[in-house]
Amino acid sequence: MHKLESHLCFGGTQEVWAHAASSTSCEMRFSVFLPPQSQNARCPVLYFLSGLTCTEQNFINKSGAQRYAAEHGLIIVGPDTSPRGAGVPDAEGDDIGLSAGFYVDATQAPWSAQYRMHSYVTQELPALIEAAFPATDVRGITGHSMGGHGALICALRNPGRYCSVSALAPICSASRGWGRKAFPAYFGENPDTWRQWDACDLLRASEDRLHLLVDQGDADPFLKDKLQPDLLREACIEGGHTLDLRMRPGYDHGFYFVASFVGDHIAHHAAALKSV
Ligand SMILES: N[C@@H](CCC(=O)N[C@@H](CSC=O)C(=O)NCC(=O)O)C(=O)O
Repeated sequence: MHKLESHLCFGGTQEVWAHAASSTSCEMRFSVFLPPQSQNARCPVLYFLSGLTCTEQNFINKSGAQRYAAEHGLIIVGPDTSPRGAGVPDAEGDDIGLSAGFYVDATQAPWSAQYRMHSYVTQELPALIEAAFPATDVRGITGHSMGGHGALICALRNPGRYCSVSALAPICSASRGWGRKAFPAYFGENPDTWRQWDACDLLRASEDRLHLLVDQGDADPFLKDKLQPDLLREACIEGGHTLDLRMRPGYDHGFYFVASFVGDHIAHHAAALKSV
C-alpha cells in the first residue's frame, strides 16, 4: 500500500492511497479523511460511495465533507467506483464498465473476474482500514446516485455490518432505473438475478428493519426515469422500514446538491456511530 496524497484540512488530514486489491485483481485507490480526533483515539468510519463517472477524487474535491467530519470526529473513506487498469473490461457509455461498478459482484464474463466492488467495499477495504488506520469497526455507509444505491445494497446484503445508512439522490431500483444497461451485462438476462442487487427488492425481502435518511432534489433531471424515489417509498412501506425522504425544492443532481446536504448526513451518522 502506498500514499499518493496528504493534505492538512480542518485540523485533520485528507489522504489518498493505492493498494493491490485481491477482490478486483488490480490496483485500487481510496481516499481517507482522518479527523483531528484520530490523532489521540480510534474513530468510527463513514464509507462514502460515489456515483457514475467518479473516481476517489470527486467527493473529496467537491463535497466539503471534511469540515463536518472534523467537527464530529468521523473518518471518511471514499473508494473508487470500479476496477481500473490494463485489461479491465469496459463498454460504450457512462453507465457500464469503468466508473460504473454499481458496488456489485458481477457473475457474467468478462465482468465477473474484476467487477467485484461489493466484496471490495464491504470486506476487503474495511479490513484494510481497520488494520492500517486509527479506525474502530463501527461503520456507517452513505453515497450519491450510483453510490446511494451502493450504500443501500451494502447495508441490506450485510446485516449488522453497518450501524447507519443514508443516501443522497440514490438510484433506488437499479434494475428498473440507471442500471438497466449494466445489470443484464453483469448478471445475465434473468431478472431474478438482478433483484438480488436491487435496493427496492432487497428492502421488500429484508428481515432487518432499516432507518433510512435520503435527500433528493426535485429539479434533478434524472429523478423520474433513473432514480425513482417513489419506488423506494413504496418498498420501505412494504418492508416496514423507516424512511426520512426529504425532497429539496430546486436542487439538481450534482455536487452543489451533495455539498448542501452532506453536513446533515454526517451529523446523522455521527449520532448513530458514536452511540455504539
Ligand atoms: N454524464 C452522465 C451523468 C454524469 C453524472 O451526473 N455523474 C454524477 C453521478 S450520476 C449517478 O451515479 C457525478 O457524481 N458526477 C461527478 C461530478 O463531479 O459531478 C449522464 O448525463 O448520463
